Amino acid sequence: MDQLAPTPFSPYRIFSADEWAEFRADTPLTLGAGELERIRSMNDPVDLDEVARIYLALSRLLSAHVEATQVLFSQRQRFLSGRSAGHKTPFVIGIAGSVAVGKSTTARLLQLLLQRWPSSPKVALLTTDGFLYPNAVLDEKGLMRRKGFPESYDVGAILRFLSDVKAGAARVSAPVYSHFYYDVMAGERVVIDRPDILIFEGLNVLQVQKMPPDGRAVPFVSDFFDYSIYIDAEEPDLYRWYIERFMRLRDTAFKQTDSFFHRYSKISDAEALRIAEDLWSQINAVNLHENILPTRPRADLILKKGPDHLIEQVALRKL
Ligand SMILES: Nc1ncnc2c1ncn2[C@@H]1O[C@H](COP(=O)(O)OP(=O)(O)O)[C@@H](O)[C@H]1O
Ligand SMILES: CC(C)(COP(=O)(O)O)[C@@H](O)C(=O)NCCC(=O)O
Repeated sequence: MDQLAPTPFSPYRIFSADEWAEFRADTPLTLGAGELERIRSMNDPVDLDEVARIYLALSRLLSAHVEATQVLFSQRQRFLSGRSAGHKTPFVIGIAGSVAVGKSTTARLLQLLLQRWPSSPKVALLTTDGFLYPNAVLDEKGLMRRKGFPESYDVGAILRFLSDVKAGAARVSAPVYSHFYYDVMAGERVVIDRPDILIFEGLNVLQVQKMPPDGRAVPFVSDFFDYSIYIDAEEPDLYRWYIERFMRLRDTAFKQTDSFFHRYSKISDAEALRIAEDLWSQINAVNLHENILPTRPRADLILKKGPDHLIEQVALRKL
């Protein structure tokens, strides 16, 4: 797809990055270069200018949604129990987009910015890859080359997790995935303990489940979201970012002997390139077309990146 194009019936209002930057208003830039450096993924050039241009306005918008939801919650509590009681439920933000689009950096950046707002000091972040089936299960089901496709996730476990979090439960735990080991970490769990905001990031978060043959309604992961963001980029850019990252990982993570991809640090550049191209074109690009891009119109906000990874356009849902 080219630039996000406004059409007469589009549910989105589209802003250039400069137009969008004006919504920052008086939101101060309190993030330091060191902090940004720590959360930036390899190959993602996000800098403080980009934070000021795009992310401060976004954190202001999200914080307004959080505050409005909190007011609504306490009003509703008064109706339900005659007094203000019960646990405030976390505001859940879903972040979707292709492999290698930079979801992790955006999610970590929003976490840092949102926790500076007085209404949301506690912001938790979780990625959906923990809910992938372990390699042993994927292998048994013949799904090792379908990692990231809907059938490779335990969607029931995602729904149970989000339902507990949204019900205001304390200490809800989730499994953990390691890109380094390319597998779910047996016995490792991360605990989410009643945050003000939960950022839930993964390529599958806006996907809908197939209706069972008996016509029963099935819940979607996004039923638990208060706000959703899709990070978008042109496919040739995604491809290039994926390949560049893979080639750089050969000089870093893959060099360690216990990395799942260690063998790829020892082969020739040409052979490594062939493998990265295969992973992209046979798995990630197919998943992008079949299962990720079709969910873009479900997002409340779309961040469209240009070839340099910087955001060029913002589409905000108006209806
Ligand atoms: N094989 C790998 N080894 C180590 N880290 C990786 C590997 N593949 C991806 N990563 C890191 O994992 C994170 C998630 O990557 P990915 O799932 O492609 O999503 P995104 O690029 O949208 O954040 C990124 O920070 C990336 O740098
Ligand atoms: C684990 C992933 C499905 C990504 O999930 P994400 O964190 O982007 O939601 C992906 O990184 C992956 O492993 N894809 C399979 C092909 C490959 O090795 O790139």
